[in-house]
Amino acid sequence: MVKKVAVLGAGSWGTALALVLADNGHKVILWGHKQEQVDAINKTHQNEKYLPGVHLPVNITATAELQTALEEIDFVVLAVPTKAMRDVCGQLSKFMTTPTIFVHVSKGIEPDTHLRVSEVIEEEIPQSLRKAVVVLSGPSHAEEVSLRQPTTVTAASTNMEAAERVQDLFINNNFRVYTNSDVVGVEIGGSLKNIIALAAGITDGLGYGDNAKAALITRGLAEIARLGSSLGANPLTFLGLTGMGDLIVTCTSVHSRNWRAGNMLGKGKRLEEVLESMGMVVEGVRTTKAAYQLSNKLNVKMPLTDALYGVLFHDVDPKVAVDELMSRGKTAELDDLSQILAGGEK
Ligand SMILES: NC(=O)C1=CN([C@@H]2O[C@H](COP(=O)(O)OP(=O)(O)OC[C@H]3O[C@@H](n4cnc5c(N)ncnc54)[C@H](OP(=O)(O)O)[C@@H]3O)[C@@H](O)[C@H]2O)C=CC1
Ligand SMILES: O=C(CO)COP(=O)(O)O
Repeated sequence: MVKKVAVLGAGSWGTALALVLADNGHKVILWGHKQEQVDAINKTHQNEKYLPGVHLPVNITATAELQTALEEIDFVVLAVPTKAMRDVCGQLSKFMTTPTIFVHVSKGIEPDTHLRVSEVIEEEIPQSLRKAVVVLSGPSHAEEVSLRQPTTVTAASTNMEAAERVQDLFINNNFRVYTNSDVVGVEIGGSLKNIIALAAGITDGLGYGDNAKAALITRGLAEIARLGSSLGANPLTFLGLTGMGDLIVTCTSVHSRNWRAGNMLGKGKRLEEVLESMGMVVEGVRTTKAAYQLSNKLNVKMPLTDALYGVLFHDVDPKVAVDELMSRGKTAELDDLSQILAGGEK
C-alpha cells in the first residue's frame, strides 16, 4: 500500500532514503530548511550539493515548509544531523495533530546530556504524537544506496510491531532491512563507530597501514561494546550490522566523512579548516566529546576515544597520540570480552 512519508533533512542521507522509499512506490515529501535548495530540487529533480548526478523521480517533492511536509503523513523520517535534532523535533510538534511512527537515521550522542537520538526525540515530541520511535541504522553510505547497490540495515525499536512496519516500508531487493529490539545497542554502535572512523582516517593520514586499521576496528569495537554494555545494550548487537558492520564500512570507505576528516587531521590539517572544507556533517567530532564525558562519568575505559579527544580538543599531535596508545601498560585481550559477556562489567 502506498504511504505518504515526510523525510526531514535534505542532505545526503535524507535524499538517498527518499529514493529508496520512492523506489518502493511511496509518496515522499523531502523537507529542507533552505528555500533555494528546495526550489532547485523541484526544478532539476536532483540534489546537486548532496547527491550530484542522481535523478530523483516525480514521487519525491521538496518543501521548505514543515507544516506542508507533515500534512496527512503516515511516517516521519528524521534525517537531520544530531545537532539539529532537538530543534527540528521541537518545531515539528507544533504542526502535528495525529500520532505517527518516527524513524530516525542520525548517528550521534548529545554532548553534556549524553542522550541518544531516540531519547532526544522522546524529550522533544509529546507522547500523544508518538506511536513509536524506530532507529534505522547500519553500514550504508548514501552514495552507494543512491546507485541501488546492495545494502543492509537494521530497524530497531522497543515496539517490534513498529520496527516491522518500518522494515516493510523500506525493504526492497537492493536495500535489505533486518529488525532488532536492542535500541541502546543499535544507537550506541552507530554513533561510536564515527569516533573510530575519525581515528582510522588519522592513522591512514599518518601513513600507517592495514595493521593499524585492523587494530583500530577490533579494539574500537571492544570499547564501543564496553560502553554500550554498561548502558544496558545486548553485547551481541555489537557483532551485527550496526556494530561491526558499520565500523568496517566507515573505517574503510572513502565515502565516509568521518574517515575523510580524520585523514586530513592525520596529514596535519587543523580541525577548524577540516570541518570548513568538508561542507557536510562530521558527527564523530561531537560524539567524541559526548563519549569522553560519558565514559568518565561511568568509569568505562575507552583509550581510543580518550586519545581522539586529546587530538580534537586539546591539540595533541596525532602521531604523539598513537605513540602514547602503543606504549600504554600491558593488558590481556579477552578481559574485555569476558567481562562484557559476564554482564557489562567495566
Ligand atoms: N550520508 C550517509 O551516508 C549517512 C548518514 N547518516 C546520518 O544521517 C544524519 C544526516 O547526515 P547527512 O544527510 O549525511 O548529512 P549532510 O551533511 O549530507 O546533510 C545535512 C543536511 O541537514 C541540513 N541541516 C543542517 N542543520 C539543519 C537544521 N538546523 N535544520 C534543518 N536542516 C538542517 C543541512 O542543510 P544545509 O545544506 O543548509 O547545511 C543538510 O541538508 C547524520 O547523523 C549521519 O550520521 C547515516 C547513515 C548514512
Ligand atoms: O554512517 C555512515 C555509513 O553507514 C556514514 O558515515 P559518515 O558520516 O562517516 O560518512
